[in-house]
Amino acid sequence: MHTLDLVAPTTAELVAAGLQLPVMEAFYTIQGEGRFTGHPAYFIRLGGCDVGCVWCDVKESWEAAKWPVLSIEKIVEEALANPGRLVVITGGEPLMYNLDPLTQLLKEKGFTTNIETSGAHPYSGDFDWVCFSPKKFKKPHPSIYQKADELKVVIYNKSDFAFAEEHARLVNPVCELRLQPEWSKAQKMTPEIIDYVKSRPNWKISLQTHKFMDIP
Ligand SMILES: C[S@@+](CC[C@H](N)C(=O)[O-])C[C@H]1O[C@@H](n2cnc3c(N)ncnc32)[C@H](O)[C@@H]1O
Ligand SMILES: Nc1nc2[nH]cc(C(=O)O)c2c(=O)[nH]1
Ligand code: SF4
Ligand SMILES: [Mg+2]
Repeated sequence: MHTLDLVAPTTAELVAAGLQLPVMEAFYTIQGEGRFTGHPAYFIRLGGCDVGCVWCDVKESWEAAKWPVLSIEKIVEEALANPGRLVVITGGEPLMYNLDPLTQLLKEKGFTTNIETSGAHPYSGDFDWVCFSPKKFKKPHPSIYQKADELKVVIYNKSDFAFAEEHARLVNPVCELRLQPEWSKAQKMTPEIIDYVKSRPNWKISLQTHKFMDIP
C-alpha cells in the first residue's frame, strides 16, 4: 500500500500560509488617525504582537492564542456586510502574518486596503496605504521603509522627537510625516508637538480622534 501524503493541513500550517488568521475583533467605524482620519472603514484587528510597547492601548491583543482563527473567506465575507469598501488591517502586529492571501481576496472583492503596522516583521500583502508607526521596543524590519506611505510616530516623551527624525531619514522622500501624542501623555506632550510642527512644517499632527468621539 502507498503512503498517501494527502493529509489535511493543520491550523498552524494554514496560519503560516496566511489562509487562516487569528482575529481579535473586526468592526465598522471611522478611521480615527492619520491620513484617512474621518473615513468610514472596516477594521480587522489580528491577534498577536511581540513588540511590547509600554503604553500600548490594545495590550489584550498581544497573545495570539486567545483569539479565534478564521479563514480569510470568512473574514472577507464579514467585511462585505458593511457599505464601506475601505479596510484597515491592524492588530496586534499584523505583519506577524503573511498578508498576501487576505489582501489579494479583499482586492478581488473591491476593497481599498490600508495597514497599521510597527514594521517589526517582514512586509507582506498588497496595500494601498501603509501607515508605519515604528517602536523603540522592537526594531523595524528593513523591508518597511520603502513601503511606508505615512510615518506616524507616537510621542510619549521628548526623546521621541529625535526617534521620529531618525525614521524620517530612512523612509521614502514622499512618505507623509506625522506625530501623534500618546493618549495618557497628551495633556503634557500636545503643546510640545504643536510647537515642533510649527517650526518643522514637514511634519503634521495626528490625533486619536475616535477616542474624542468615544467610538471604537
Ligand atoms: C494598536 S497599534 C496596532 C498596529 C501596530 N501594532 C502598530 O503599532 O502600528 C495601532 C496604532 O495605535 C498607536 N497607538 C497605540 N497605543 C497608543 C497610545 N497609547 N497612544 C497613541 N497612539 C497609540 C500605534 O502606534 C499605532 O499607530
Ligand atoms: N477608530 C479607530 N481608528 C483607528 N486607527 C488606527 C487604529 C488601530 O488601533 O490600529 C484605530 C482604532 O482602534 N479605532
Ligand atoms: S506594536 Fe502596536 S499592538 Fe504591538 S504593543 Fe506596540 S502599539 Fe501595541
Ligand atoms: Mg486603536
